[in-house]
Amino acid sequence: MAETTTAPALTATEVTMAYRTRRGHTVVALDRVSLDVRRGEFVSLIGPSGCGKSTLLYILGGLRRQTSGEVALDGQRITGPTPRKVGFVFQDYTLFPWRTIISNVEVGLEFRGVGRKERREHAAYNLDLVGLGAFANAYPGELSGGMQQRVAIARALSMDPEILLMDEPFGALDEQTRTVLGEELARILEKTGKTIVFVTHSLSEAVFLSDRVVVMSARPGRIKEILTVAEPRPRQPAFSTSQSFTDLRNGLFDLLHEEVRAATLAEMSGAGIGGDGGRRG
Ligand SMILES: Nc1ncnc2c1ncn2[C@@H]1O[C@H](COP(=O)(O)OP(=O)(O)OP(=O)(O)O)[C@@H](O)[C@H]1O
Repeated sequence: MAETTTAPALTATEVTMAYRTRRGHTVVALDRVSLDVRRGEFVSLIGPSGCGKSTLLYILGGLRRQTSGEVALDGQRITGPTPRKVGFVFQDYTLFPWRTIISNVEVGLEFRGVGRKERREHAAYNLDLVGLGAFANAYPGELSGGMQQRVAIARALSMDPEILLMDEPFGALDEQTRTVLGEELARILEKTGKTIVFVTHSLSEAVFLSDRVVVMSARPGRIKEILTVAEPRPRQPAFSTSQSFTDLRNGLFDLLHEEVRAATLAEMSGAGIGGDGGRRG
C-alpha cells in the first residue's frame, strides 16, 4: 500500500504568475500560492475556470516559470522540466496514430536511450497495469477515448517518475467512463505509490481520489481552503455512495459555488482583466 510521509516532495512557496498578453495587458493568474505536497500523496486542484490550476501544475513541473516565488522538488529549486522525476498526463492523450499501442508507451524510454528489450518489457508491464496488455499491437484509432487515456497513463508510468502531474486527464470522457477510470487510477496508484497532483473540474472525482483537495479562488488564483479526505486507501467504489462522500462533496460544492459565481460575473463584465476578457494572448 502507498505510504504518505510527512516529507514534502513538492513545495510551492508564495508563487505568483502574471502573464503578459499580446495586447499588452497583465493577467495575474496566481497570487502568492503556497502548497506542500507530501510523498505518496494524491492532491487535487479544483476551482473556477481560469483560476490558474493548469498554470500552477505547469509551474510545479518546471514547464513554466513563475513571476515570483519558488518551487522545489525534494528540496531542490526547480528551474526547468525534470522528466526523470516528474511526468505529465494531459487531457489530450496525444498518442502517435501510426505507432502501435506498445510502441506509444515506449516512446519516452526510446528518447531516453533505453535499449529495445528493456523498454519493451517495461512498456508491457505498464500496459498490463492499466489493463490493456491485450491491446499491445493495436493502433490508437482502434481504441476508445478511455482506453487511449489509459495508454497515456501507462506511457507516463513507464518513465517511472516520482511525481505525476495530471491536467484533467479524464475531462474529455463521459461520466461513467471517468468514474471507472478514477477507480482504476486509485488501484494503480496503490501499486505504484506515486505522488500525484491532479487538476479536475469534477467534485466527485476530487473527493474520490484525493487525500487532500485544494480549493482555489476565482482569479487571481489563491488557495481558498484545503479539504482532507480521511477515507482509507485503497478507495473502494462503495465510498462514492457513502454519506461521508456526499458530505464532503456538498462541502466542496459550497466552497466552490461562490468562487465560480465570482469568476463568471467577472468574465461577463470583463472586470480586472484589462478588458481583454482574460483571453490568452
Ligand atoms: N500563455 C498565456 N498568456 C496569457 N494569459 C494566459 C496564458 N495562459 C493562461 N493565461 C490566463 O491565465 C489564467 C489562468 O489560466 P489557467 O489555464 O491556468 O486556468 P485554469 O484554472 O486551468 O482554467 P480551466 O479550468 O478553464 O482550464 C486565465 O485567465 C488564462 O486566460
